[in-house]
Amino acid sequence: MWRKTVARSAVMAGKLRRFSICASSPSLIPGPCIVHKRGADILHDPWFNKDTGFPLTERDRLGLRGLLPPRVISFEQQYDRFMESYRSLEKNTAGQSDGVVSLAKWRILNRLHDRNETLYYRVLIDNIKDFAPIIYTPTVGLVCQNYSGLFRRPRGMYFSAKDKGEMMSMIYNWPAPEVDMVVLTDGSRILGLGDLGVQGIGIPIGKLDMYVAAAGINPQRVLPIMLDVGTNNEKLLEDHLGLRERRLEGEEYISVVDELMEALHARWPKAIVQFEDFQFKWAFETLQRYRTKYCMFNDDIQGTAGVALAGLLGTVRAQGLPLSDFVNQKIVVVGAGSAGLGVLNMAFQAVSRMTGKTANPQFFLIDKDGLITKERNGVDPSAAPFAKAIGEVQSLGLREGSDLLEVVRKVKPLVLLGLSGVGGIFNEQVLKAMRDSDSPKPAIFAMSNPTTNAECTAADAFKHAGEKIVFGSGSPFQHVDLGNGKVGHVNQANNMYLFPGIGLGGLLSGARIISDGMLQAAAECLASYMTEADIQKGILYPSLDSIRHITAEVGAAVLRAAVAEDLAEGRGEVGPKELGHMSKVRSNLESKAHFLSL
Ligand SMILES: NC(=O)c1ccc[n+]([C@@H]2O[C@H](COP(=O)([O-])OP(=O)(O)OC[C@H]3O[C@@H](n4cnc5c(N)ncnc54)[C@H](O)[C@@H]3O)[C@@H](O)[C@H]2O)c1
Ligand SMILES: O=C(O)C[C@H](O)C(=O)O
Ligand SMILES: [Mg+2]
Repeated sequence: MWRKTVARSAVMAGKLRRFSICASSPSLIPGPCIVHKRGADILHDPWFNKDTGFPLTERDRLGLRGLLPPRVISFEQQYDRFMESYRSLEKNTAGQSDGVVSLAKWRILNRLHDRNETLYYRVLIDNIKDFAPIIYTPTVGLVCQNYSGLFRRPRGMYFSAKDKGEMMSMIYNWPAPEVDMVVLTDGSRILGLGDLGVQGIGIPIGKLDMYVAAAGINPQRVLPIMLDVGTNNEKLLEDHLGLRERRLEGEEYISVVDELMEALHARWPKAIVQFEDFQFKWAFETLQRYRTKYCMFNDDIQGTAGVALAGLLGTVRAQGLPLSDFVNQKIVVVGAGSAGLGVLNMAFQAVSRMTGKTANPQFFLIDKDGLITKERNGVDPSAAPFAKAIGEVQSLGLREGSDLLEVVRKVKPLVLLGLSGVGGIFNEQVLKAMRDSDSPKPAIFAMSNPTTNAECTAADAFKHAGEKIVFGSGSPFQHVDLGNGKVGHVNQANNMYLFPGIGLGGLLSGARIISDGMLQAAAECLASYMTEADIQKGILYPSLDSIRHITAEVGAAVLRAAVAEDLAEGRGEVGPKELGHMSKVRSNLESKAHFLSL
């Protein structure tokens, strides 16, 4: 009889205990979890499998006796064994190319992910600084490029253009009853690598790993989704695991995304959907279409903007200037796509809040055709507000379409920020021109990913633009040895510092939507996180080792903003009233004024 009783599983209890989020933030742990599986089915299920870690009592209870070697290996021993094999892989591959080594590391981590998620997330959380470059940028880019060859087991859900009309029933094929976070891509702009079609699934998987590691989201409640609407990548059209058809366009495309969003909302109305790596033409359109209807955000537009704004404000602080001086700074943004325009949108909003009037700051925008002015024909409506008046640029000796070097030479900006996806575009000449910046401590942000697409390397930036610069890059670089014991600090200016906290705050508040106010709160929280002493050393963002702490702080800031805007509907037993009360207590304790209200 006891066999039939669906007992509360010690497996899950142990597993979930380990995923309670940082001490300072509330837990997302659901009630007791029931394992319906028995025997080999458990061993083949990475959510429940403990490998040789099942104690004898559980082996009896779960029908595992005889299916495992007799010795019980503790979780700690399994952990040590895994780390040992990881370290020996590092030793054995020393001297081989970076790509080969990174892929080998990804494979060993991925095998563990596929087999035993409890152990996988434990090693990931404990070693996030070492493992983030493998499961996230830059290696995840290489993994996506080679996905069809690397494919062993599916992960997440795959919807295709062929599933039209079926999505509402397909969504029930997902085995977990509850989903909190969805990361959705159509694979059309994977990092700076372009259209990778179905192979782009690696990005939602990597982002959700960061949700588990940084925000403590229950790994059984995350769902990576690939919406395969075809690909325009000629090479993939010849052979890959996705549809071998050109991408859907226009109404056909949008109706497929509509259907998927409706299906997701019908089954999990409180889940948050993060749009990721959609090409420009759909990124803004889908954001506008869904942001007031569903609880969703676009990470490339909105997450990136907050991280960049924190970096820009940090740069102002690093000059020893008051934050209010941000409105006077000259900033050149290279790349007028989803990310670049997202950054400018948020920076303009910050200037408007600081000055109390419509902003016309000295921000310059460059795309593949050069400086964007009001004379540009066919400028995209989302870029139009940032096009410079022709008189203004002429007074600097510039014109419509001036090239990057010319703009840097004439503008002498405080900040040069790249979100172009073009590797090496901040070449020696451009970097040397930054030496003539009006500021003695200019900043260079080479934010494009992966490493090969970064606008410049950290070493080149310090070498050509001078040792005093502040430097940030989207993908990690080693700190730069400047000689005489001096080190050029490398910041990882990546949206990973915000999206987990945005999702966490959204979930815990049970917000109906993700509002501008919630995103602003996230950015301000990150911007005010670093101490003056760190900022003076050019350190603008916390170390990755602190990702859980910053994420909890960002999550709390987002939650408070949701409450303040009356968007919080509560979660589980914590209703909107209680949230409001908790938030008031916290706000009274924190007499700190809003960072940007000044
Ligand atoms: N660090 C981060 O957190 C982060 C976040 C989002 C995006 N990104 C990176 O930013 C890059 C761009 O992403 P996106 O979504 O904005 O792409 P996008 O395709 O929407 O935009 C790319 C923009 O770059 C411009 N561009 C292309 N070639 C150029 C050139 N030679 N000179 C100047 N501009 C040029 C294009 O005209 C376009 O405006 C990608 O590499 C992505 O990985 C980084
Ligand atoms: O994925 C990343 O590392 C950041 C960003 O979302 C990107 O598209 O490059
Ligand atoms: Mg992205």
